[in-house]
Amino acid sequence: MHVDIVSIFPEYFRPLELSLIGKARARGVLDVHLWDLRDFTHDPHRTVDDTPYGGGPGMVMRPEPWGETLDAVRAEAARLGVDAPLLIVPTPAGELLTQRAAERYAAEPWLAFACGRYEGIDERVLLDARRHMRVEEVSIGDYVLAGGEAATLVIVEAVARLLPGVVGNQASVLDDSHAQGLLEGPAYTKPAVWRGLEVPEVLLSGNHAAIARWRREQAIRRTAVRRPELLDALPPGSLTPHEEAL
Ligand SMILES: CN1CCC[C@H](Cn2ccc3ccc(-c4n[nH]c(N)c4C#N)cc32)C1
Repeated sequence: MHVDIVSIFPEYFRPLELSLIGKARARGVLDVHLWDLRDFTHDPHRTVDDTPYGGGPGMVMRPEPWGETLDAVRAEAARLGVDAPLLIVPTPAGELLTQRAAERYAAEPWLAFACGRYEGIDERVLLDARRHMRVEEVSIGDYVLAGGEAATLVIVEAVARLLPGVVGNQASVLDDSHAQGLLEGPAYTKPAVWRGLEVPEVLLSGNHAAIARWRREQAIRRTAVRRPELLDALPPGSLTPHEEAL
């Protein structure tokens, strides 16, 4: 997978050189290209923002640098044989990111991210981009960040870990929270007793069927308490009558 990230803070993405994503890049599973929006300005101050039409607080990102940068991104994709990269635009006004969306993005050969700052990007940038690319406005949660970079890091990580060979144990990806529509339950490791706290006995029993049953029940109970709406969203018949009663 090829990922293009446009930002005025390319150094924000140094974390993508670390850990599992850094290893995936080193192995060629993932290719990340950072684009500095200021490289596509033409004034001495490399200006990327201006005052909002209609007044109001803050500044809005100018359309011209964005248009030129996204043209360059698209040209690079075309040169490498990708006719329509998916442009993901993090915004608090976007559709909420879900594991299903991350799985859909993981199937794309090419993703581009537009990281806004200030009060956001001139709307015409997205309108123009939709003429040439698929564009999705995505939010990572109902809180306000200072820009799109942190959200892009979150989305890239959620997607990259789904790529084959990125996470050592692919089975753990399948059992993730949300992968099965449930929150994951508690996890334990040695020692069996720590500060007087014991590991649940079933986990030490070696009875794999009982362990699997216990883990699923823990996941259902935790989901029912913390995110009951996820249980309501499960496909009919997902829970046995016993599990429904938990
Ligand atoms: C006061 N203003 C309100 C509009 C947004 C301004 C900051 N900003 C500029 C670009 C930008 C991109 C994403 C996000 C963001 N915030 N929360 C999320 N879940 C996001 C996501 N994805 C925030 C952003 C601050």
